[in-house]
Amino acid sequence: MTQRIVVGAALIDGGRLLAARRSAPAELAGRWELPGGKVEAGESPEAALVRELREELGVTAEPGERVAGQWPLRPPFVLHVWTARLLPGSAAPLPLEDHDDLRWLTPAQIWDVPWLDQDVPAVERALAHLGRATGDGRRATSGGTDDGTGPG
Ligand SMILES: Nc1nc2c([nH]c(=O)n2[C@H]2C[C@H](O)[C@@H](COP(=O)(O)OP(=O)(O)OP(=O)(O)O)O2)c(=O)[nH]1
Repeated sequence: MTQRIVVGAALIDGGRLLAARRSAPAELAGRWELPGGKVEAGESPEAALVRELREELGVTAEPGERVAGQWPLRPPFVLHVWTARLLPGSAAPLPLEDHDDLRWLTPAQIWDVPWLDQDVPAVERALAHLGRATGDGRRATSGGTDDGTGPG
């Protein structure tokens, strides 16, 4: 069977990772995941990531680096993860679709939510990017009056 890629975003802002609680389907509802979704035919994973984040969270984001690895989901799906960041001027994320709660988690809080089992190894890998993306927890880029805490 041909694998189909589900892209997950390790959306990082101010040294925190965004976790999203699924509202459907019933067997996944209440568990936490990386926002994202299925890559459509003819679409790049990065484009799918940007599209899904816009649809699900109402944000304008850009993909960063691929988080090494791939994690099997219900066949034929396989999870690939990219870091992502909010572009300046983006709205703060809202649970518009597929989710009923969002949380920005510091590294110390990362295991405070019940992630989907299949996401745990991906989140472990994404954690390594948290410090890297934002240095000491402030934005790597200078943002004028931006105090580095970002939305949320
Ligand atoms: N987005 C996302 N989906 C995940 C993760 N872990 C995991 O098992 N999944 C599963 C849930 C779904 O069965 C599938 C992704 O489907 P989705 O419902 O998010 O994708 P989509 O927005 O493209 O959905 P649709 O067009 O089929 O309605 O992968 C994860 O971290 N992020």
